[in-house]
Amino acid sequence: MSLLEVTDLQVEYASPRGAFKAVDGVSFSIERGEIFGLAGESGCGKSTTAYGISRLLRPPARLAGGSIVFDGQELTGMSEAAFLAYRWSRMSVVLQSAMNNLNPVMRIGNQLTDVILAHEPGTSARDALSRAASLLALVDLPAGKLRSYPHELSGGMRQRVVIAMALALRPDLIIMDEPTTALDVVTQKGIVKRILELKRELGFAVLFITHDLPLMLEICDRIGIMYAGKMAEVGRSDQLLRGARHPYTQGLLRSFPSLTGPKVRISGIPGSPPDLVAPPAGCRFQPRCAHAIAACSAAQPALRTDAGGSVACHLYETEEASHETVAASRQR
Ligand SMILES: Nc1ncnc2c1ncn2[C@@H]1O[C@H](COP(=O)(O)OP(=O)(O)OP(=O)(O)O)[C@@H](O)[C@H]1O
Repeated sequence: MSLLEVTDLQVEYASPRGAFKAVDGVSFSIERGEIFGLAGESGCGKSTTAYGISRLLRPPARLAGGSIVFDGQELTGMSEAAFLAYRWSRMSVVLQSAMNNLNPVMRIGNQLTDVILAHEPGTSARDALSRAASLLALVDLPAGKLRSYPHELSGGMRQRVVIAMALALRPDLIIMDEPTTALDVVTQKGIVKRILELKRELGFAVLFITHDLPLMLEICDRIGIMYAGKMAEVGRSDQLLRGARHPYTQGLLRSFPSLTGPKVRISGIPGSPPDLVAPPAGCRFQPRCAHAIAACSAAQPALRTDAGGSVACHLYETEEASHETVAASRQR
């Protein structure tokens, strides 16, 4: 059994132009100790998926369907009170803006001990403080920072505090949505390196969202590629690097320069994602796809799984077609 099994997740936003599904039938799973990435252009529904899983959706968003099973337990029908037992202790969240959400008038130490005491009320104040100091050490911050207020720390330090907080109750899954994006490149690298070391030490799984596809390919075990609210492809990072199958994934990969490979022209993907209030018929990527065939505007492709991963593309609906298209994509 996977740690997290998301099946046919649907999240709808109300808008003046009508309701639309920002996440429309998304399915994937995360294994224990795995780093699973979600990638795709801005607005494809990555954050909405993360918010749906961690129950952070607020109006105008609403969970419109699907199932989220965490460690064998269905979360969607669970009461808010019951879910509180999961938040922080089983599943925690680090958002891009989290470092700005620390309470500005509370010392870092008190904010960390609050998390511990709220979930483990039997803990003495002294033990909680000593655990808070160990948590800061995990993210390479000295215990002296327990007495600091958030404004006395740099952005990178504050984001480390947020990561320490997310680790406080040793969750099985940490959802990280652009955890380092607001920071400079050197600080980003340091924090990502520490997250990877901690993951190896503590064994938690990560749902990782970033726009930095090269970083994602480097650190994630598997990646789900989303397009216009749907899952286009899911595969192991090495499989996607060697031979991504969905034309959208291929386009995304061509949109980033390689630091080590030969010089190639960065071509990107012509056009832009569709209006989700009135998406195109059939495959949502079809208007931008250079390989579209008649079936693509007729019906939405289902996400099919085989040894190479999962792909939702009519080009791969027969065994034969899949071999031909993979071969063609490798030659390009
Ligand atoms: N509060 C909101 N109200 C209405 N629509 C929203 C809201 N938040 C997001 N959306 C819409 O939902 C869709 C998915 O947005 P989401 O933020 O999940 O995408 P994303 O892939 O995480 O994008 P980014 O990479 O820019 O963070 C987009 O069309 C977005 O405009």
